[in-house]
Amino acid sequence: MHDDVNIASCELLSSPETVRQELPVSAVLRQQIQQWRREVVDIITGRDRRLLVIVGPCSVHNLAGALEYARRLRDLRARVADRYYLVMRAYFEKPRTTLGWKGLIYDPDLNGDYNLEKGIATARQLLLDLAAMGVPAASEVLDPVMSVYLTDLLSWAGIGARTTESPTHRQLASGLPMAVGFKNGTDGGLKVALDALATVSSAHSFIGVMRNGHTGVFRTRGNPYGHLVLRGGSAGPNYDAKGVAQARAMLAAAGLRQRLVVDCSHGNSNKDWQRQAAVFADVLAQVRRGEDEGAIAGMMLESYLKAGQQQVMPGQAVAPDMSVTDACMSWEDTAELLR
Ligand SMILES: O=C[C@H](O)[C@H](O)COP(=O)(O)O
Ligand SMILES: C=C(OP(=O)(O)O)C(=O)O
Repeated sequence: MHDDVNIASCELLSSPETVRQELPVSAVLRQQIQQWRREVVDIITGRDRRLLVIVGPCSVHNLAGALEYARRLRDLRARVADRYYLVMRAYFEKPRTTLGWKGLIYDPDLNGDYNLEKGIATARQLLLDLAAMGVPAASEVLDPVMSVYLTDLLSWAGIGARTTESPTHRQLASGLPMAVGFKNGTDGGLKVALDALATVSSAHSFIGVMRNGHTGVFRTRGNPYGHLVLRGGSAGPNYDAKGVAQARAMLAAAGLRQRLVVDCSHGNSNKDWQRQAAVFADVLAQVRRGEDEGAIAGMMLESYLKAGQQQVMPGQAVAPDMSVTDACMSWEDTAELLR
């Protein structure tokens, strides 16, 4: 059997530099994003005691829908700025448990064509639009190559439950210029995330793709702003006071940052969007009672224009305003919760 027996085809993709030149970030927006990153870091380190709220759709699948959501979020952001620091989830790569739509970058037309060239440009344009609107963006960094195309536009980055244990992602995060949240494992285990946090602050040397598309040896300085994201898991939720206290104790014993973010969705809501508000309220109550002893830096919500989730069926139209991956809470419920 020849080496490429399982490769059906391979085509050239524009380099990150080419895409960045075609969709450039202005000096003004670059400074704005750097400022947002500093503000997020201030919350993660506890200098700013407002709560970071990473809120938005499970995945972006429709540009008009995402922009409409961003417009509403921008207005809400200003209204709640004394208590909350809102950052929009702009997730373009979905780490599926098995199979399923992999996100806008992979399949922007949701039809199985996998037009990645279009997907990358669409995602980058949306991130530029969000920045221009005054909305900081958060995303999961999934494919290390993809990160070179987009991470200059992110204010917070997440490493997901399925990749927190991956050495590739840990070393990648060690070179990222923003605070990076590591989710606990899908089984609810914290150990993988604690190991990740012990790793990400160190310098690493590894192979990656440079902006010009060539491979290169990257030597990082280490990222001092790694933090834990509690997302529950198959063993049950971990957002409650007991879960937070256990996480804090483990972080303290390992000499790691105790400030953490609680994801109100995923394993913490058993993927039931209707439970997210109650999870958020519980976490907020912990903060207000001071039970967390200052450990809770923020929350994550999966929220979109309309509540629920729709299936992507070949040949069938997809609504622009409802999630195509995890079920989300509606805009109205989100706004009410945060107000
Ligand atoms: O947030 C997104 C999903 O929970 C994640 O991609 C896994 O989804 P799946 O179990 O439906 O594949
Ligand atoms: C995939 C996600 O979460 P998790 O890694 O916790 O499953 C997500 O936040 O989109």
